[in-house]
Amino acid sequence: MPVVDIPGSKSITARALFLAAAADGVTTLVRPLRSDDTEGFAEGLARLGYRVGRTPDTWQVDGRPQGPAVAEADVYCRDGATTARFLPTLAAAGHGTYRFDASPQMRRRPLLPLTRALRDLGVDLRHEEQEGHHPLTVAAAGVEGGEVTLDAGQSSQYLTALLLLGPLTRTGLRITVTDLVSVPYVEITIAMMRAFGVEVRCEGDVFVVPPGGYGATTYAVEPDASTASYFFAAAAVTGGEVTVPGLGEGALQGDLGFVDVLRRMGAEVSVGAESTTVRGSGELRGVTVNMRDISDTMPTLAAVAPFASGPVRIEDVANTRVKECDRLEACAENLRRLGVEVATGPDWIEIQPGPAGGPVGAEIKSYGDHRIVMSFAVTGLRVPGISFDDPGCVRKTFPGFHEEFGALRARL
Ligand SMILES: O=C(O)C1=C[C@@H](OP(=O)(O)O)[C@@H](O)[C@H](O)C1
Ligand SMILES: C=C(OP(=O)(O)O)C(=O)O
Repeated sequence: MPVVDIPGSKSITARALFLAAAADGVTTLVRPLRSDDTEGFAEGLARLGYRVGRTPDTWQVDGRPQGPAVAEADVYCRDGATTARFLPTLAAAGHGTYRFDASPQMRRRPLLPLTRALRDLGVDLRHEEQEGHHPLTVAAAGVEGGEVTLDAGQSSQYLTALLLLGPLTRTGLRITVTDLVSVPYVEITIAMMRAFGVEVRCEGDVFVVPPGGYGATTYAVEPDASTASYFFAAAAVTGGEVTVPGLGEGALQGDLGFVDVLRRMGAEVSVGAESTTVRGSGELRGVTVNMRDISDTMPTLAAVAPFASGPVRIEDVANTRVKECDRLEACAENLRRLGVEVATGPDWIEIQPGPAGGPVGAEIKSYGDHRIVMSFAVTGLRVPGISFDDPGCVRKTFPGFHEEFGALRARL
């Protein structure tokens, strides 16, 4: 029975780094994710003058409630949207001039609703080239706080950034949200703020964050539930069994809910106190599923859909078009390369069962998107001849993916 150790959660590591940097005292992160996104986040903090000490299994951050230690900095956020959206928000609470740039892929991704909200709170934030995109400069002079309205219908990360900022303002924040996707990520933020001593109050669409700052702590990072989806899916399509320790009933991450989709399709799933196990039953049924809450696992489901006995329709995932690539079209194009019939709409994708004789091997176009590669690696468990134009882009969240997945394949 393969037991797979999944690396730490990207989302939890990014939040823990922000909270640790903002807290009063020294925070220790236990088993943080070591990948391009989180190393980019840590490097960004170092550029802003925070001390980040790293050993393979623990990272230590000296918190600075007063903000960055340097008056000027140039920060490169790589491909990471958490870095590119959370760090300018952290910097806004300090005093100095901070410039943030990002990779071409991340430069294309939006952040205008967050920019607008920060400006409404009095932050002097300028985009250098295109309004609502990197590069940008924050001329920071602390944030007073107050009321602000936010549209987080494109990304919950805008709301997370403002929630994290709240305790660093002088009077706290009252955030009214007009639309919101990826709600479980906001729940992760609120739970982690609590671990650093701050209680957010939710009154319907209004989030109330008190001032007063964060306290340092020791924080253990859960395994990444989105990454685990490839390993659970592997069990479902091969009829094998995979257990992931560290992700059980109390897990913070909504993406663990992907196993419920596999269960609906026919896999046997057991979520225990400390671990989750998926066993393929030899049967996969078609399904219609709303993935608004767990859209990072949309490509995982799309990539296993051709093995289902009926159509798989995934709905309410418009914002997957503004991720590392347009994921709806990237999934559709790659499925068509395998001979699978697919249709897409503004916020949905529908995939027909594989062609008679099964999908055919082809080169997968990665679009520099780690999730496209990891998802179609699952398809490759049953379809010979699948290759990738850019296998290395998995470094964003899981540099060792191909080795680990290869090892699992041999054991299934
Ligand atoms: O807050 C976070 O850590 C994340 C939120 C989600 O983004 P959206 O809110 O943009 O859907 C998710 O897709 C991303 O991988 C990580
Ligand atoms: C969308 C993703 O990443 P981010 O938005 O954090 O760059 C992802 O990891 O699938």
